Amino acid sequence: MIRFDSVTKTYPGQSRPALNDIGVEILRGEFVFLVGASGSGKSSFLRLILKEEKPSKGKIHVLGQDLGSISSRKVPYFRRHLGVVFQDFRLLPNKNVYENVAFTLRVIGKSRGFIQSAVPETLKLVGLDGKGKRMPHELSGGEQQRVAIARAIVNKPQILLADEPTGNLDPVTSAGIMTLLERINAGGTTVVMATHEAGIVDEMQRRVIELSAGDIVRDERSAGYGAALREPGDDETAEPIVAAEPMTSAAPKVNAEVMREAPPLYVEPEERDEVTDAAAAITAAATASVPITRADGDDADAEGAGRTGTKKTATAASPHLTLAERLGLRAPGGPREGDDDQEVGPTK
Ligand SMILES: Nc1ncnc2c1ncn2[C@@H]1O[C@H](COP(=O)(O)OP(=O)(O)OP(=O)(O)O)[C@@H](O)[C@H]1O
Repeated sequence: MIRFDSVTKTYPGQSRPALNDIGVEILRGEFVFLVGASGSGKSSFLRLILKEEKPSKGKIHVLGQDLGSISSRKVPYFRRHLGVVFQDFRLLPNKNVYENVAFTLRVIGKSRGFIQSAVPETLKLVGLDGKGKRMPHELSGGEQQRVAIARAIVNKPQILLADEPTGNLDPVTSAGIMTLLERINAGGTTVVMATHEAGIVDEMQRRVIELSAGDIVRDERSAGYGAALREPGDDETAEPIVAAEPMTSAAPKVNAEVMREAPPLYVEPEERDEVTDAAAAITAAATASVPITRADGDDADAEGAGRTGTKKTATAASPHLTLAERLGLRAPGGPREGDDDQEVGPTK
């Protein structure tokens, strides 16, 4: 799905390469964390996949295509298969939520009918049902990131690239975003996420590719953040994202067994679709169920805690449920007809 063959990237005017003779393959459906110190090459890695940058040496294949052979004219078509999410959301400030998500579809010439069904469905999937008319500044940080994710997945990309998607969010809101990315991945979309969040990586135990000064120094199937990357005293900090209860209560630990058991979430929605209704409800519940106490003692919902720099503490943990239970994936009556159809990230 994504293959780097001896890829070196040296930016103009730099003596040291940002990526140095990288060879790696990411398979369809994987969830991969890219970790490494600041400047180790994570964003460069993602930009190369997007063909925003060209390798100085080596070859990159994405979705079976040699990126070196895609002409500039065809790059926008290639990018339709990729969704991208950034740390700073990058929403259009003068457009409402609906228009932010519809915008790309309009640009690529999707029909009005397609847009009118795809946008509300996607907003529902990310837990923003009914918020289409809000302007970005009227949303919490977590909600803004959900809009950005909706925009990234509305055209059903096969690959979702996320560069520090939780970097501006507090731990509980981050957990809600990770639950959403997990579900998108469970629907078949390959996810590659660059992050500094040790807690998230430790909690999710997915494939970890660690970069150090442009070299891959670790590539493990199911791993944590890595001792070498932790700042001194990290383990003792007051608000570690994985510190068991807050992270666990907002986004239950997802292990391979749970993921295997979970049927694809992104079935084609119907007018009243139990699975998508449950998904939207649980998306909200994944964060909102954890009461947050503001420094001044008021309760606030978890999404409201998403604004950068807001100091909040998660309290009471909800009873432990499996991910499948929390996502409403164990619908009465077993698997639904059509569950093989994935709305996001076709793997066919
Ligand atoms: N456009 C550019 N021009 C010149 N040098 C660049 C450019 N972009 C990145 N670099 C350099 O390439 C190296 C890798 O940067 P990159 O942004 O890929 O690292 P990163 O791991 O994503 O860092 P961070 O975690 O801080 O985002 C750094 O030394 C950086 O200064």
